[in-house]
Formats: sequence, C-alpha cells, structure tokens
Amino acid sequence: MIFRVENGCFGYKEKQILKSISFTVGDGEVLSVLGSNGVGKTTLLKCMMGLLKWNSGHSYVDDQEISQMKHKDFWKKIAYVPQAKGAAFGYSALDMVTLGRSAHLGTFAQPGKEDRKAAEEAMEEIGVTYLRDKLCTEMSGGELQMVLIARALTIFPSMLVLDEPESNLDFKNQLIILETIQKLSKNRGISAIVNTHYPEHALKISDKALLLNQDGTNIFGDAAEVINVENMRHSFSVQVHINQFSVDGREYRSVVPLHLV
Ligand SMILES: Nc1ncnc2c1ncn2[C@@H]1O[C@H](COP(=O)(O)OP(=O)(O)OP(=O)(O)O)[C@@H](O)[C@H]1O
Repeated sequence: MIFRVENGCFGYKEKQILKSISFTVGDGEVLSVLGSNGVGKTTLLKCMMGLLKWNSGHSYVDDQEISQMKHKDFWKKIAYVPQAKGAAFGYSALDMVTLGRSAHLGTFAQPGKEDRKAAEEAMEEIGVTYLRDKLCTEMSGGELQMVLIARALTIFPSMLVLDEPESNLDFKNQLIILETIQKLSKNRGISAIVNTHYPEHALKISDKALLLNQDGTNIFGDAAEVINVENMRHSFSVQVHINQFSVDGREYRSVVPLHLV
C-alpha cells in the first residue's frame, strides 16, 4: 500500500497550523514526524486520516483519495494507535485487543470465535499474552502501549499510525516499542507513521522523516538527511551534536542537545 499526502493545509479557525504538507510512505517504510510542542504533529495525523478535514490538499491510499473510500475499507487498512495516556478503560487486555476487530464487525454484532482468535494471535505476536486478564486501568504505561499496538494489529493493517508511542516509557520499554515497530515493518511489510519527540528514535527506526517547523515550513526526506544539525537547530532552536558510532558491528547514532540558540 502506498499512502500519500499532497499539499495538505489545515488551520483551527483562523489559526493556520499546517502548510503544504506532502509526503509518501510505501510498503514496510517507517516515517517519523518530528517538531516542537504544539507545532501540529497530532493535528497532522488526524488530518491525513480524515478525522479532521484538510482545508486544502488530499490524502491518498494507493492513488484513491480517502474521502472516496468507504470508511470501513479505510479502517481495515490503517490502524491508529493513539497516545496511551488517558486511554485506559476497565477492560481486560483481551477485551481491549478484541475491540480492535470492530472495523470487521457489523454495528450490533458481537465478537465471535474468529475475532477472539485474531486478538489472541496479535497478543502473542506482541508478547503480551501474559497480560490477557489484567485490567487496562491497572497496567503500566508500557504494558498499555503494547496492548494498544496489539489491538491495532487485529485488523491485519497495511499501515500503523502511532502518536508518541514511546513517550512516558522507561529505557527498556522504549526499546521494546521501537523494535516492535521495526520488526512489523521489516518482517511483515506493515508501514508506520510515528510521531516522536526523540530524533534519536527517528534515526533508529525510520526510513523517512517529516520535520515540522514553527515558521510553518516543513522538510520531508530520508531520515538521515532530514535529521541533521542545521535542521534540528532551525526547528527546535537547540544546538545538537550527532554522533555516529558502531558497537559489535552495528551502526548507531545519538543526538545530544548541547545548548539553546
Ligand atoms: N481542537 C483544537 N482547537 C483549536 N486549536 C487546537 C485544537 N487542537 C490543537 N490545537 C492547537 O493546534 C496546535 C497544534 O496542536 P497539536 O496537538 O497538533 O501539536 P503537537 O505538535 O502534536 O504537540 P505536542 O508535541 O505538544 O503533542 C497547538 O497550538 C494547539 O494548541
């Protein structure tokens, strides 16, 4: 599946937020969206999926403009994983994950055997079967985030859209989430669009990056080219040092904020 936005512009009432946004994400590609607080990253996710309407510009799935698609067909291809904070309800993990099947169910239909099976398989794939009977309200942020990703997988999506999936998580859980996204993209060809506050994470998992700047401009391209010292300085008003090194034959890059500019 190819997901594409062409010349998207959006504002809340008179306040212009997004200008001339254009990007393409292909099969198995990961796109990270970066930019300072309040610049419009969540708004962008909502606009590109049609939850908010672009003022001008369009989103396309395989060249079909998304407003021309049936809702159900769109939500069978694209799974949205919202921010985990505040998303907890008193469901068990298994019930929460089964809810992901709603795009496949009729309005009043109850989940059946097949839906439970899809939920159990998704939980196994993400490694959260052990949480099966635990209430979402009693989970840690990391556990809930993993459950929400499992829920998204129950529809066998072509693309995941994740809003700051690794925010509020400790080192280990951040790595688990990042490696899960990487594994799904590389092994299963599931593409991902990920909002993140961590340029380092974007460099680790992304093929492409979209950097939203406070002056309304944006930069889209290969992640390693977009996330450079000059662009970080312009977008965040922070001088960074980008360090490239290898450990046990694997390449890593760290992005260290040095000082404000
Ligand atoms: N429903 C709304 N009505 C009016 N303004 C809004 C609404 N939602 C968000 N905004 C404003 O639009 C701007 C972009 O918000 P958005 O949540 O998209 O930013 P963000 O980049 O995701 O921020 P953060 O990194 O802090 O999560 C902000 O100035 C915000 O206050």
